Amino acid sequence: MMDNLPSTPGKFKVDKPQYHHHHHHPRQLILRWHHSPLLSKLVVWSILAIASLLAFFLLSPTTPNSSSTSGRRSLRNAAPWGGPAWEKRVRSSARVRRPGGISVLVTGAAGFVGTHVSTALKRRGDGVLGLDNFNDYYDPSLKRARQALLSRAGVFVVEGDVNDGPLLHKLFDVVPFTHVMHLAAQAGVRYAMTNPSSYVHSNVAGLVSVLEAAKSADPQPAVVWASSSSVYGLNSHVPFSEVDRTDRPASLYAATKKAGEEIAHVYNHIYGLAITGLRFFTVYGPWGRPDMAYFFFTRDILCSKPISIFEGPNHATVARDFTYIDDIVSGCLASLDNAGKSTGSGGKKRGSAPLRVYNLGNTSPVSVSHLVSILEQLLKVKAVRNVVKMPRNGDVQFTHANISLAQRGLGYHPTTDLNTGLKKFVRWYLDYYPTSSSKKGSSSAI
Ligand SMILES: O=C(O)[C@H]1O[C@H](OP(=O)(O)OP(=O)(O)OC[C@H]2O[C@@H](n3ccc(=O)[nH]c3=O)[C@H](O)[C@@H]2O)[C@H](O)[C@@H](O)[C@H]1O
Repeated sequence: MMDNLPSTPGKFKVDKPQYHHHHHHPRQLILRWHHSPLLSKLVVWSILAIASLLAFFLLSPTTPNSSSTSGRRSLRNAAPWGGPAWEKRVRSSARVRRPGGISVLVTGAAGFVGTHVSTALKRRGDGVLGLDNFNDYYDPSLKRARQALLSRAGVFVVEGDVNDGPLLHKLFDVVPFTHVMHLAAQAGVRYAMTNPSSYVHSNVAGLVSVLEAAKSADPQPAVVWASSSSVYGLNSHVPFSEVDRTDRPASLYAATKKAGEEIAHVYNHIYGLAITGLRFFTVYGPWGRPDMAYFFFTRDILCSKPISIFEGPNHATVARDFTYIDDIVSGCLASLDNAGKSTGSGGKKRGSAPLRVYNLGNTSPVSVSHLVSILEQLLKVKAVRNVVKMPRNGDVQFTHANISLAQRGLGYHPTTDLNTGLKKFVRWYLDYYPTSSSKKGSSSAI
């Protein structure tokens, strides 16, 4: 199955922008040289040579920020953007409909967290514009279903890649966003060993692309973005606090998120961008990601497929500080509301701006084996358990968030325990995949 995944999954490159640059027509240049035919011929040939070279590089599928895979895709699947009707949809979606409201560009809007955050913002009257490349890291039909949900809520999702600089600049031209909620990323800890370059492309290059657009925008927005609990890596000081070491990542995924935190420092320092990084702790819930354990355990338990439960050395328990999506959404909205102001404009810094990192966890780790027991109860099906040694592919043995900084700075108070949250997830799952409980052996639903 992994073989079908592109090297940079679904990085749909969008058509070249449809706005026009005003270049001098070559004839204007040639006319100046009309008295010297040899010189004018030379000039014509050089211009033609330069133009064809330029055309080659601009149209080549291997231009920077795209892979050959995404380049090939772009010719087939490119979603056109631009034009008056498109701009109108963008403006309308981003329009603030409450006094004092904010206007937010949400990247990864058709993703799990992106969908929930976007609808929550829209519900309270903020302007929201989504951006998503609908890549096929996991079933894109789930992303399309989330997009339909967003559309009903009045959120327009532009189909495009965060690495598409011209598209980002166009969006900032059309809408003076007050905030960017940057959630687009290559997620998943273990998949980083299968497809390392997709992590660099989305989590490093993609983040830089978003920050470049944000720093150039006038007014500059404040940026809130998704880091990860995985940055704590081999840290053994519990619960994990923002002051703990994060220089020993255990996966390339974690390393790219940590790199993102350093990159955030640069853009804050040079350009005065207000930036908040959120270290999410294993977020779960309705409309979740099928690549996460609680999700595929549910699918596999329902069709009596054996599941692997990891254990550490000497049968040590593997545990996660599972955090329910609604609590994460509250933390995201509070982060936007407390993001502070960027001080620069048009790429110039005018003063210092806030740079923050917060843990958003639940503060009560639960073992994977207990997670499975809860699922068994809720699904009324016994799991076929295989306890296996945790493979060395990036996982850490446990996570546990200290959330006192977020409590103080954001008023963040998670309220959902794993039992309550999984109940809501299972209810959604059975509703979304209605045949899954009756159709034995069918894993094709996902
Ligand atoms: O907090 C984060 O920042 C990250 O959270 C999430 O990573 P993880 O905490 O690793 O979640 P997830 O894969 O669901 O595994 C859960 C547990 O099941 C164990 N696990 C997993 C697979 C399996 O077959 N068996 C098993 O025991 C496994 O060892 C683990 O203990 C996001 O996916 C990631 O994108 C990132 O955002």
